[in-house]
Amino acid sequence: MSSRASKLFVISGPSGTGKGTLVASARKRLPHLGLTVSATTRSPRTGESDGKNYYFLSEEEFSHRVESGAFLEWAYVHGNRYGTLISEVEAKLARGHSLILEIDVQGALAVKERFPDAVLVFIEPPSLEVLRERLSGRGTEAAPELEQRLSDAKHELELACHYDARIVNDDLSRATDELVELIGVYERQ
Ligand SMILES: Nc1nc2c(ncn2[C@@H]2O[C@H](COP(=O)(O)OP(=O)(O)O)[C@@H](O)[C@H]2O)c(=O)[nH]1
Ligand SMILES: Nc1ncnc2c1ncn2[C@@H]1O[C@H](COP(=O)(O)OP(=O)(O)O)[C@@H](O)[C@H]1O
Repeated sequence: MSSRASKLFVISGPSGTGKGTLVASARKRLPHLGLTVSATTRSPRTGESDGKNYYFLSEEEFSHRVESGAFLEWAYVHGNRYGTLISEVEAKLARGHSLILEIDVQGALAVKERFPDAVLVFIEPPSLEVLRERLSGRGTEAAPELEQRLSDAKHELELACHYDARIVNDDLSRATDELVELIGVYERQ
């Protein structure tokens, strides 16, 4: 029998650093890991669907949920609002499995305050040049949004010192090994 504790893992990093890709790759090897679906006011990208990638809300709907106390945390990121719903975390933690929250640095610090045992993992790009290539290669943002995300990245990278662990997403398979190993170590503690 494995003795695995359920833990909260918070994954952050600049836009385009590969958080989504890396988390999906790690979850193939750790299928017990849950993933919360956040709410956001940004528009869906091609291929994204409501309730799967995000709960896509209007400004009014988002404000209503803020007022009704539905969020564990929420923040403005790259000019839009994003938030973690308490209902998502509670329902998924109740299953007794570890959970990944892919949220920004403001959200990560708020979660750590509420759950001091949460493990904060920061995903770094190999360089700002590679970050630009990945973000433009993804092709999901128009030029002004892309520049805003790259400019925000510099500030986000300065906050990596607040995290429990940092992983450079250079080679995907190597970075996946590192993330899988790290999750295993914390789950065995
Ligand atoms: N605080 C907070 N940040 C979030 C949440 N959901 C997503 N984010 C962050 O919002 C930022 C933008 O996410 P997204 O628009 O999907 O773009 P991407 O990071 O380029 O894939 C990322 O840093 C996410 O980690 C949330 O629930 N709360
Ligand atoms: N290790 C990697 N090497 C090369 N390209 C990568 C790597 N990780 C992710 N990518 C690519 O970079 C782009 C951004 O990745 P994504 O997971 O969307 O980033 P994020 O979720 O951090 O915004 C995608 O096109 C993805 O395929």
